[in-house]
Amino acid sequence: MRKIGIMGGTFDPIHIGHLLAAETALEQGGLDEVWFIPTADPPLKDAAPSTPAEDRLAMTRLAVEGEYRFRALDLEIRRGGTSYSYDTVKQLQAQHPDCSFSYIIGSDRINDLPKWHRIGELAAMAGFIGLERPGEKPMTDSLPPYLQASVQMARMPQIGISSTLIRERLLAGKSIRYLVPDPVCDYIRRHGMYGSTTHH
Ligand SMILES: Nc1ncnc2c1ncn2[C@@H]1O[C@H](COP(=O)(O)OP(=O)(O)OP(=O)(O)O)[C@@H](O)[C@H]1O
Ligand SMILES: O=C(O)c1ccc[n+]([C@@H]2O[C@H](COP(=O)([O-])O)[C@@H](O)[C@H]2O)c1
Repeated sequence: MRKIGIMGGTFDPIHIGHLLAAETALEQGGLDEVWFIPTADPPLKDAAPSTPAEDRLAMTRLAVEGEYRFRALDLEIRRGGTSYSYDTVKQLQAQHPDCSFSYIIGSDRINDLPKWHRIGELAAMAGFIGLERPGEKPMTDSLPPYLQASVQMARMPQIGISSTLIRERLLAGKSIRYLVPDPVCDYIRRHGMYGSTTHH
């Protein structure tokens, strides 16, 4: 069995917090690969992403290029609609019977787990690897026991970066250098995304 980590996210845009979370999960979860899957519509976010899926996918591809254990998949974007992780794992299991899957999630998402679609069935199909985010203490203790058992916490240097912060910095004309990989930074500037200008 190959062990695959699923790094799901809106990735609007992808940043180094996502990449370090994936690297940490790879190392501490003993994974063979991490597959990055940008969502179509994220299930628990208030609004659909304002950035077109093609751009979020393109930036995700740029972020993982050069790391042979990382891949970007367009499966949720192709499926369209609300991107339930249950549907994604079902689809991946059918396509890759030689692989086992773990979901990589930040602590903000761990606290939300009981609200996920068909969470009981999802937890029976895939484990979760959790990463702590600053200011977001994972409350694994308050999860139902079957979920506590399926979340494995990994330790990474905490990174106080979010996609929201990147978007806010761009809108304010501030630098995002070193917060996102250089090719992603170039893509954002080239396409004038998030209100950015072309100068660095
Ligand atoms: N800095 C970080 N450290 C650890 N995990 C993170 C970090 N940023 C995001 N994640 C995790 O990555 C996954 C995808 O996150 P998402 O694409 O929603 O990014 P975000 O930065 O939280 O976005 P936004 O600010 O737009 O809500 C989630 O499981 C989230 O918890
Ligand atoms: O399946 C669900 O109900 C569900 C609820 C919330 C989040 N998720 C997944 O968790 C990942 C991170 O979500 P988000 O909102 O932080 O981008 C992404 O892959 C979502 O599809 C999944």
